[in-house]
Amino acid sequence: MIGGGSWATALTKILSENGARVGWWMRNKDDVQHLLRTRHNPRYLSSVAFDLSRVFPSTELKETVEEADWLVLAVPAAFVQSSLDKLDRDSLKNKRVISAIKGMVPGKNVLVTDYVAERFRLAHERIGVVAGPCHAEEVALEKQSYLTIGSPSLGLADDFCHLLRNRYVKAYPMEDLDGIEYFAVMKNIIALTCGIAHGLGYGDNFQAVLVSNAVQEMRRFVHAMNPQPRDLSASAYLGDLLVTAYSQFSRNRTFGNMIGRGYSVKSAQMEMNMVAEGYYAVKSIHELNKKLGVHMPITSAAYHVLYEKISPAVELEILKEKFR
Ligand SMILES: NC(=O)C1=CN([C@@H]2O[C@H](COP(=O)(O)OP(=O)(O)OC[C@H]3O[C@@H](n4cnc5c(N)ncnc54)[C@H](OP(=O)(O)O)[C@@H]3O)[C@@H](O)[C@H]2O)C=CC1
Ligand SMILES: O=C(CO)COP(=O)(O)O
Repeated sequence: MIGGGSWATALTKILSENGARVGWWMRNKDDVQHLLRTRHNPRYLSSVAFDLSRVFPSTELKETVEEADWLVLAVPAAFVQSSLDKLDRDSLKNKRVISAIKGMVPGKNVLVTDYVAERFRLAHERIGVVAGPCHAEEVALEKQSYLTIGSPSLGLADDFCHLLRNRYVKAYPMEDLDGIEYFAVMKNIIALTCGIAHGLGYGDNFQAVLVSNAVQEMRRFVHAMNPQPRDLSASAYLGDLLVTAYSQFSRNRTFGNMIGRGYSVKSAQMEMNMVAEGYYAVKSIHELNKKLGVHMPITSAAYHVLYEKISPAVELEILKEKFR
């Protein structure tokens, strides 16, 4: 497991309690020491107690990776390059890689799975993604959750589903990789915009229309990037959009809400202590769309607010005229 935040903590809980031995890399020495001393990750899902006969926290990336059959990436997308930069190009040979990241590599504007495939010369058949509506906080509370593993290799997806399934987690394989990943990137932008609207005082009536229009925007973009038939009402797509747009636990919605209430980007980021992927995703998708020219009013509005300092109230006034 690569990453020490909420999602890495939740996935380590699921996998280790199912009997897997999990080498767990995180960047912070103090957090590793705390885990080894107390069995708890001090700053994320700190109520979860780990069985240290199956969970092996470490700051040594190479050793952790060397010993693993599977590599699960769970750092925010902005840190995926720096987190993996000590690894040689061949170090993931013979491993299977799962990205639990819902973001794109900033600057490069590529999907995390494409970045990993290129950087480590891995076939996409050795790579999968974790998708579906699932907040780490609810995993800690053992609330019933559903995950989808997307991969061009249904065998790989199915094998990882087996590692995840337990009393409160159901997991299903799916063949779509790019579509799931693009959709997960975009739903963060939509949830962030829902937060902005809420922060400005818009109500549930407006949010329902925003989300409905968002589905159309996402369908247009995902189809332009990767045209193939897919049922966007599946929980890996629509479910993830809904949970992120409506949940009290959503980082993206919380961040947007602060922006709507008048916080600057910097102050909202400082107050959150967690990462809202949507902030970075807006820039990546906006830049990618310069070539595609897909009609994306919600993403454009979010870009104007977050990167061009246009007032959220003004942008939402313009946006609301575009909805039906
Ligand atoms: N949380 C959730 O419920 C879910 C999250 N995801 C996805 O999982 C991924 C990880 O997010 P999540 O676990 O929520 O993250 P969190 O917001 O919980 O934690 C942030 C993480 O980022 C690390 N970090 C912050 N700054 C840096 C830096 N400069 N360099 C390296 N690492 C840094 C933090 O490390 P440190 O503590 O040392 O600062 C911490 O591990 C995201 O792509 C997210 O979309 C997907 C599904 C559910
Ligand atoms: O992807 C998620 C839930 O499925 C997490 O979303 P947030 O990062 O907005 O909390």
